[in-house]
Amino acid sequence: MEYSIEVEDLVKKYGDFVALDSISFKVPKGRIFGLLGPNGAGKTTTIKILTGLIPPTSGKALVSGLDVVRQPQEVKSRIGWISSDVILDDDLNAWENLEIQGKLQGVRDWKERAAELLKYFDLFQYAKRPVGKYSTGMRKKLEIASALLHSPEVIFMDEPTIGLDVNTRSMLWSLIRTVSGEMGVTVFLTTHYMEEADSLCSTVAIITQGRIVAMGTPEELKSRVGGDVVELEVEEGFDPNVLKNVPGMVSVNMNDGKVRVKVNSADRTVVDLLKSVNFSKVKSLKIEKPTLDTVFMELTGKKLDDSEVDYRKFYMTIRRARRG
Ligand SMILES: Nc1ncnc2c1ncn2[C@@H]1O[C@H](COP(=O)(O)OP(=O)(O)OP(=O)(O)O)[C@@H](O)[C@H]1O
Repeated sequence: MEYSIEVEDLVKKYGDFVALDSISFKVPKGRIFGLLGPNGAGKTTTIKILTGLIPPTSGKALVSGLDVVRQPQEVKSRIGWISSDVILDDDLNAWENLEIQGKLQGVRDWKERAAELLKYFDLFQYAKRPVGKYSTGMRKKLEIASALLHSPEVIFMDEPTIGLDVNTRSMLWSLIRTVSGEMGVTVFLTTHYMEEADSLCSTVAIITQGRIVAMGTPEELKSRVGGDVVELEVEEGFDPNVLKNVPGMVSVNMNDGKVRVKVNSADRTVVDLLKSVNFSKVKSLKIEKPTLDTVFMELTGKKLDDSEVDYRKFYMTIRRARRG
């Protein structure tokens, strides 16, 4: 398999503080890889090393087959980077912003490429409008177009949907899928959002305190925490013991008129389960599948929720969007 990113035993220390503690992973070409973790986990540090902005303390990192320490300029020419630090000039229009980007990146045919991307992202008709007058969704599209101008092999996105409303977020998700699926660009993104990692990424690495504690497809990660739960709301007099011999059963607990049955796979077990109970005593049935939230909880003992969103970054994004 061909890999766009190969990281081996990467360590980053800031003084005595270990921000990255020997992380390793590989990202196959054309896939979407997500680094999921709370504030301070080491996500931005990883992106900064992979984009050649800061050196690692030790370990190896190749991007597009190039060593990020020995060939940082070549790496920069092969990658695009979208983060809250990358700023579009609000006083300029889309075309002028792309011209600057094209010249900075030394893209000779920038005009053709810019026109192609503006059309692709439905911005062509707004190309002469100052970017300060764009909606948040339009800005996001232009940021992606700008990062793709020099046809990079890999695009890095540091928390790309932070602070976005639900519609803009889902628009951006479908753009990210397009960038990977139709354009064949490898996407490396960091996120706080479980649903984002779950819905977009072919591989997710869960990072906390500088360590990768789990990695796999979202499905693999979810299946690690053990099966589904079938919850039955039952009438008085229901005997939970009748469930104990159902194939695929892991455990049965009854509390407050609710029986929680943990099974390997609800899809396979639910019919057998229903056959073994007295229907007249069952009021309702609910199936719960594990989520990446469950995985994070099991691995770290903590909940990764929105309260951990970095509001510094969030407000920076909002200020930028409002400027002009
Ligand atoms: N230049 C620096 N000097 C000292 N410590 C740093 C520096 N940059 C980052 N750190 C620390 O390293 C750890 C990892 O930071 P990093 O920014 O990589 O985390 P993150 O997962 O991206 O979190 P966030 O979502 O808050 O950006 C944090 O504890 C942070 O305080």
